[in-house]
Amino acid sequence: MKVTVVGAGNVGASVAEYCAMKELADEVVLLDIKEGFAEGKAMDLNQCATLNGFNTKVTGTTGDYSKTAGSKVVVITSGIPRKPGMTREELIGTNAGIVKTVTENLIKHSPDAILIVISNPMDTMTYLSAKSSGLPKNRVIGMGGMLDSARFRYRLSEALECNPNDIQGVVIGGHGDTTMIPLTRLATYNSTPVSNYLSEEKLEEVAKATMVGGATLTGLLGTSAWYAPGAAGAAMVEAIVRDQKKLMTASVYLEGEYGQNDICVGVPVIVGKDGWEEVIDFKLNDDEKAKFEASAAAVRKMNDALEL
Ligand SMILES: NC(=O)c1ccc[n+]([C@@H]2O[C@H](COP(=O)([O-])OP(=O)(O)OC[C@H]3O[C@@H](n4cnc5c(N)ncnc54)[C@H](O)[C@@H]3O)[C@@H](O)[C@H]2O)c1
Ligand SMILES: O=C(O)C[C@H](O)C(=O)O
Repeated sequence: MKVTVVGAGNVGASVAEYCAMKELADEVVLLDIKEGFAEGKAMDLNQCATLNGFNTKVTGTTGDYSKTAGSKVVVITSGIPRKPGMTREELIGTNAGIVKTVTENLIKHSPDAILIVISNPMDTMTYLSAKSSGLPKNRVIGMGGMLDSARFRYRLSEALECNPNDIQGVVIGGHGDTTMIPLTRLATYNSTPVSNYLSEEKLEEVAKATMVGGATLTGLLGTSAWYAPGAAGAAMVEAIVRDQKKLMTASVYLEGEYGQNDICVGVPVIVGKDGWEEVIDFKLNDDEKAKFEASAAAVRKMNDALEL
């Protein structure tokens, strides 16, 4: 079984590394347009096989899509990342053309694949991929909410001074500095509401830090993050190839769910071998519903800039 990752940069190489380490496929194909870059990353990763004890083979290619043929899952990370001070939305001018071309090339060689879109602005790039691939809606999934939820859980664990794995918490809405919605009301510490332990002010602070999590890292790194994005991408690959039926937040094409139509935006979904299989209704309260509507409106405005 084959998994392809397009874009062998920071995020793509990280997805490939986690996929190999977890042996999620027999072969992981890395494709990039920069001459020799994917081949070099593949060689470096293959030389980890004996050190980390995995049997997945990594193949690198400069733009040869025939090597990606028959992939079960493809992960799209190609495109530019933001620099400090930029928003993700500012990347649309460059990344829309890249994501559209890449999607079309991938589908020619892997018509049965499930697409995971990571390139930013992710919700709009997922919508573009869904439209330009013509694939059934369940086979196009945007990765953002899993990363944002992981950051939310980590920030909560810092505030509670506890193990992050004891925290459950979900972020829905758009994957943008102002559009994501950390669902503080529903977050728990081993099944007990986090509001039992943290003040309103502290919870507000955690939510705000979560929302600008990507911008904070970009400020520190000079480019955007890759370890947690790579791990989140690989977790979605794993849910598909191992048919885990996991509840994950992902940007998917909505037809009435959460009151939205003709848009890809982050909602809780079950992910398994067929892609995203079902949207789960979290029964938002009025305040959360209003935030979700505002978030979807902002994503929709960005989608309007696309030439479909
Ligand atoms: N959705 C998320 O949660 C999330 C998280 C992190 C990064 N991102 C986004 O992922 C994208 C990649 O980030 P990065 O840090 O890996 O950037 P990067 O610059 O390290 O890597 C991007 C790679 O894409 C390649 N590329 C460009 N055009 C291509 C094409 N047409 N075909 C194949 N490859 C092509 C580049 O050569 C480069 O190697 C950015 O848009 C970034 O904003 C999203
Ligand atoms: O912040 C970014 O631009 C990259 C990514 O979307 C992230 O959240 O890390």
